[in-house]
Amino acid sequence: MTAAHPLLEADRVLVDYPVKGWRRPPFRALKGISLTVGAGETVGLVGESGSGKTTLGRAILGLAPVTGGEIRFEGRTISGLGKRERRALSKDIQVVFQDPYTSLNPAMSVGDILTEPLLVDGISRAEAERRVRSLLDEVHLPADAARRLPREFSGGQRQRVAIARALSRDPRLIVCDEPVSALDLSTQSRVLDLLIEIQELTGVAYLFVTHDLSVVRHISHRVAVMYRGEIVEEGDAATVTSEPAHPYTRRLLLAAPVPDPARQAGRRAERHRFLAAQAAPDH
Ligand SMILES: Nc1ncnc2c1ncn2[C@@H]1O[C@H](COP(=O)(O)OP(=O)(O)OP(=O)(O)O)[C@@H](O)[C@H]1O
Repeated sequence: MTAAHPLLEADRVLVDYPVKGWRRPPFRALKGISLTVGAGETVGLVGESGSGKTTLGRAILGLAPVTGGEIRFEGRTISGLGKRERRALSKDIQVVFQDPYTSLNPAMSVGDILTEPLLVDGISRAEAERRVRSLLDEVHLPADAARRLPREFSGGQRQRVAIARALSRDPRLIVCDEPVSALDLSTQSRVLDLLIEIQELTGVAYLFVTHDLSVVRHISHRVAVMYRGEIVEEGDAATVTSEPAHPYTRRLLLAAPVPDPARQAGRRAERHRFLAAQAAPDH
């Protein structure tokens, strides 16, 4: 059975930021965005700086003011939730930020960083420690990483810790906000491959925010292109990134490096098979 609702639906979402100054009108950062993310799917959100990508991610996380339209998760409206309901939702919707240097508490060991959300859920310490070992294994970090502090790791390793933390409560959706932009190119592709591997294992969905079309092409099933607070083009990742319809997407594409097409085609075919399997009838 295909799910009755997409995992996530943004429905004509408006976000207005207040502007300081007497009688100055608010700044409309999102101008009626509609977008869906299915279970197990990766939707790349691409656009230049200031187009509103982060604002949409933040609106989904309840961190930006949704002033019109609504956001639904599994059919339930989640824009405008109170603090307590939002906290409960954080089990299902997690985030990985751009900067692995500031997103982890420098005073806490990696083990504590990963254990904390589990203890909040009421899981016993022994069970949480078992879960931490399996999370470290999932992100290909050694078990002794649990005893070390974030500063003892490279940028790529820290981002693996941030991914493990996001995964710790088995979320259905992770908002990835430029998670590889601070990393060098070879580390970027290893972290992207890790995210793909995790999705294949767990069926988690990603809303993947980036300004980089080559990154989005590597990881996404579908791509939405944002320009000045609107989605100007949306479709299958292969089509949008190789035959863009909108002049703005063509401009973005011209600025992106060309990847290995054979590898990309293989990856895409593999991922579409996975999605088709996800949509197969339940028993
Ligand atoms: N808290 C805020 N208050 C007022 N304006 C904001 C706020 N956050 C973002 N904006 C404005 O909203 C617009 C969209 O910003 P946003 O950060 O969502 O864009 P982006 O596409 O993610 O850009 P970047 O890639 O640089 O992060 C920009 O014009 C920005 O200046």
